[in-house]
Amino acid sequence: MARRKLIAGNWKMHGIAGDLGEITRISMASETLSDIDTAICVPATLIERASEAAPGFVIGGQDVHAEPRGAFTGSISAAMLVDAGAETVIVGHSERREAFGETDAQVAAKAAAALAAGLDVIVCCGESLDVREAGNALETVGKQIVASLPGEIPEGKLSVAYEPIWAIGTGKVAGPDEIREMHAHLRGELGKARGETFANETKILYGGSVKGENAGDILHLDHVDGALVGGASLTADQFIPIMNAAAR
Ligand SMILES: O=C[C@H](O)COP(=O)(O)O
Repeated sequence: MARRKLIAGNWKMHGIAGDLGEITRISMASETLSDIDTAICVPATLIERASEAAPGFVIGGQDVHAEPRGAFTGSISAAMLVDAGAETVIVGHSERREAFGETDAQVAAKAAAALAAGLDVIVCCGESLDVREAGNALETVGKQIVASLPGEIPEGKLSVAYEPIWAIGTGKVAGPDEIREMHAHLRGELGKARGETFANETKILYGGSVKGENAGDILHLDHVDGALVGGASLTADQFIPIMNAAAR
């Protein structure tokens, strides 16, 4: 089954209004690449202005609270993201799992809230170096992703991002065999948990030091349906070559 590739940028805690020109340029490039989907997940402060700067281009958030409203200082609800112009959101990034202690169940609840508000969702998973070196990566990440999925998932609204923690922002990229093996395993686990149709329609993105120079080698591996890009999504000059590699 042919799945459209998705190249999603994650600006993490980078970007102010003066950087929106990068999104305008990325958006213009995306209009010439009709066979792939593209999105940039910006800090919450930029969602509205990024949406206005790049009409028709998908802007996303980087986290969402599971509750619709309440006394949760500093948090943002799914409806707030939609109100600001977001169409997608990342949940369960390893930086949030590690720094904020987010559990699989909390990630699943966040994903459920986002889907209920009509957002697309990118659910992240990935193993630490210790887990990889102990030979437990497949089992650990397989269990993690299944436990991080919400109950109801409308067709085509959810993607998975496999991001080995040891490859994030380090310049180290998982090898082609490691990526292929993990993505195939995750698709198998999704199939066992949610059925073949769901597994076949769900995009599985790779994340971890993806750049223009290595994107072509990663993006056309079996079961790789796109990328979640951190550092190289911050400028159009670095991000557009990754988009081009996906479209080839
Ligand atoms: O969300 C993106 C990932 O954490 C990858 O980040 P990176 O491309 O800077 O390694």
